Amino acid sequence: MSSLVFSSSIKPSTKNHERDRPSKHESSISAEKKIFNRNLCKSSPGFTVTNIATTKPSTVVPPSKNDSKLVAWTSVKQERWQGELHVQGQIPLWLSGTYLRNGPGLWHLGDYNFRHLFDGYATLVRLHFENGHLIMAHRQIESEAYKAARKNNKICYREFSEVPKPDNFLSYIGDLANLFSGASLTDNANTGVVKLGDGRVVCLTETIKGSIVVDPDTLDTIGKFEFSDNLGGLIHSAHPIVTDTEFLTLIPDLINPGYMVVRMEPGTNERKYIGRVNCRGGPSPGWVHSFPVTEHYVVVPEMPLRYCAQNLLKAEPTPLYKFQWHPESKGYMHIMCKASGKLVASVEVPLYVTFHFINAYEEKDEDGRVIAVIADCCEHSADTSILQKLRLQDLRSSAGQDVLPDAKVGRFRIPMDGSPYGSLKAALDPNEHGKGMDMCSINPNFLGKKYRYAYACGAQRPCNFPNTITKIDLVEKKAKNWYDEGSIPSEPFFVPRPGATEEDDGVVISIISDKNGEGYALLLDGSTFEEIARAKFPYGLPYGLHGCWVPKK
Ligand SMILES: CC(=O)/C=C/C=C(C)/C=C/C1=C(C)CCCC1(C)C
Ligand SMILES: CC(/C=C/C=O)=C\C=C\C=O
Ligand SMILES: [Fe+2]
Repeated sequence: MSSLVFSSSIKPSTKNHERDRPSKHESSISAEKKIFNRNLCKSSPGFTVTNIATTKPSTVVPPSKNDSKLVAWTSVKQERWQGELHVQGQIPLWLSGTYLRNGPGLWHLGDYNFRHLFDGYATLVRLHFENGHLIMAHRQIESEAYKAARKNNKICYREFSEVPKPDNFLSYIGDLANLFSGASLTDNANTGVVKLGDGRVVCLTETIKGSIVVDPDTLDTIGKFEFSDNLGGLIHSAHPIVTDTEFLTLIPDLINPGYMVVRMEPGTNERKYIGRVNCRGGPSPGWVHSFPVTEHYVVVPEMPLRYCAQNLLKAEPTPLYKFQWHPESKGYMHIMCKASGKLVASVEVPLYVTFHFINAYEEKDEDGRVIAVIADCCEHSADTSILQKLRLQDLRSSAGQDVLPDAKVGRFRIPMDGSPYGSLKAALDPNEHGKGMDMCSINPNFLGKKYRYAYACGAQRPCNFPNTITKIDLVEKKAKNWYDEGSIPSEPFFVPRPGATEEDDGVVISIISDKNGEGYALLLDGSTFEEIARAKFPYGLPYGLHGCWVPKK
């Protein structure tokens, strides 16, 4: 039982995990197990995981033909687990290090069920690769929001869509004050995880206070990542650009609509101001879940889906949560010089909706002058309904129905000659990837540079959520798709082979939830896109969002 441990007060719903326990190899990983077991001796949480799949839908939905046991949209079964997995196929020996994936994996408190995918308390998954072996672990991140929710059996902070119920009017007034000071905002770091240039590993969400340092070996929550500067702000992009030499992010200004562009050096906690972009339209800045960079520029998107102060104050979720769609305000793309902080281009572009930018690069003329910036994103047809499609009840009840709105690889071309307009076009025929597109990654060595390949989730219809792993070739304008009926793969994450000269020489890691309720880690060859290995988990895990790679020290 050494590699399969239940924490004392979280009750697994069945004993099947024991039956499914993977075979163990006593190997170089025993030291890891010791560390893990030592940590288990610490205090354990005082709440019980109940089955949320029994809740009745609040809206009438057509009966689904689907008899799937998929667990992607149900809470993680237990607080934590660690063990070595049995590997089918061959993990390349060069793949040495740790893949971490973060996501909102716990969507209920006692009898109370969260409604939106983005509300769940953060679940961190670890895949440690060494000498062809694979150790998996998962663990909840101990944010203040999570600890308070466990202690009080109710939500205590403002999550993506949920707001704590005011006990009475006076406490509500207090709550408003807390909203403006940021005290009532969540620190539930459930969106992504990054490795800073100095080696620290930080879990992130969109609230600045939700930046939490974790130990990539034990998954221990170490503590808050405190920014030591006076730049302020309550929210930032969920996807900073992180390299070995810098951390770049955008801080939206909700009072004087605009964005501050900031940079932090490895080894420091101090963000330094690079420049500011003022919004050109709307009452507030557009949502900046992510943004891209080129070698010399920061691309600042101003999406017509904008933060909304009134919706922030509402106790019940609105159709667009904390946002509002302002087509009359138009959409823009701004280009800032990273070295000087100067705005070098600002263009109106067609309306767009995106969570994730894929990459960007500079287009040059024959004399080497930059004539345009190309920025690619997963674009949801300027249709905000994608946010509603990520409601848990919809995800659970509409599996197998063709309700996923169309998406494409949206390619912006932002001219640098002072023209007022930029263009947005599909980079390849969206039918190549079933008109579904999100959760992208690239070879990190091509960040900000002209690139050819992107990895993402596409669609094999009918479906209600992206269900393929797709390799996009932006030169041939073709896609290769991995698909397993009824399965939901998480973001394909590309790890380049050390010393590789080809852009797609590496592996793609994804975590799959299958229709039998099981789950496994999947490795595809980046070049052929053939499966090279898979390793089954003791039980399926909830869907997760974004990951990072921590190479072996
Ligand atoms: C999981 C994911 O992709 C996004 C999470 C976003 C969150 C938690 C956003 C939280 C927010 C608040 C709690 C109040 C302020 C606005 C906003 C940043 C949307
Ligand atoms: C999972 C997702 C969109 C899927 C739709 O096609 C978006 C996730 C956003 C946050 O990271
Ligand atoms: Fe994201």
